[in-house]
Amino acid sequence: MSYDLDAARIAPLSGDAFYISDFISEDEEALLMQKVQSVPLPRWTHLSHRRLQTWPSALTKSNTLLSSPLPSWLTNPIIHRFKELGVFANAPHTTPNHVLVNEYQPGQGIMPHEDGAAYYPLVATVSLGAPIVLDIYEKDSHQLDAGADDSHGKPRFRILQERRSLLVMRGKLYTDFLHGIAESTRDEDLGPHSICNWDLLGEKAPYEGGWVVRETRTSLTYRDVLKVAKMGNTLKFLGGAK
Ligand SMILES: O=C(O)CCC(=O)C(=O)O
Ligand SMILES: [Fe+2]
Repeated sequence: MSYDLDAARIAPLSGDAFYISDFISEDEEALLMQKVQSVPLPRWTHLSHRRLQTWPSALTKSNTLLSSPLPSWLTNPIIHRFKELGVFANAPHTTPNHVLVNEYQPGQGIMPHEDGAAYYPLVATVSLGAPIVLDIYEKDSHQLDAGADDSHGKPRFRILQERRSLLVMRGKLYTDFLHGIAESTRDEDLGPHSICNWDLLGEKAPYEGGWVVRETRTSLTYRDVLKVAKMGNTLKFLGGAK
């Protein structure tokens, strides 16, 4: 990874996570939010605790992406900036080919999970609209601590993602840990003792009281899907031409 990204290392996460505040400008954020909101309603998948857009399309059952360009609003300026920083330089396609857009209302979240083997083990997340805390759990301790009531153990790390920031997670953090977002209306117990990227925050003042109220937060999560079928092969997938 390039020098600039090295300066953004989240030290306690030993080279597997990077955080850059102010990765996009306020104007860029506003434009992205407008684009997210202006897609036709059927583009959204409604889940019980968030809603989601999948670009350019959902993977097939065999975790294959049917090759298709990402829309330009997801490419420019974000993927151009990834290239400057070398974010996906070591990924097989050297650039992301898939983006999930997640929207969380206050009280919504995502259960601890791993993103899995369909992707090269690197995810780059741009946050829009409001801050949120991402909790990181060790896989094993999570299993040990999880009770029959489906509760989760204490997070091993907590990352505060400001609006307009970039978070990159890769390597062991991707493969050996789970990540999730609490279904909460406030993020609490904030401070240098609990937030592992505290020193890298663009602005600490809003969190120095120790908590922040949730507002609607949108994430753009960029990944490289390993298996890609070129359009020439698409008919085979659809059960058409031999
Ligand atoms: O919204 C986020 O930052 C996390 C989303 C996530 O974990 C996922 O889409 O797999
Ligand atoms: Fe995830």
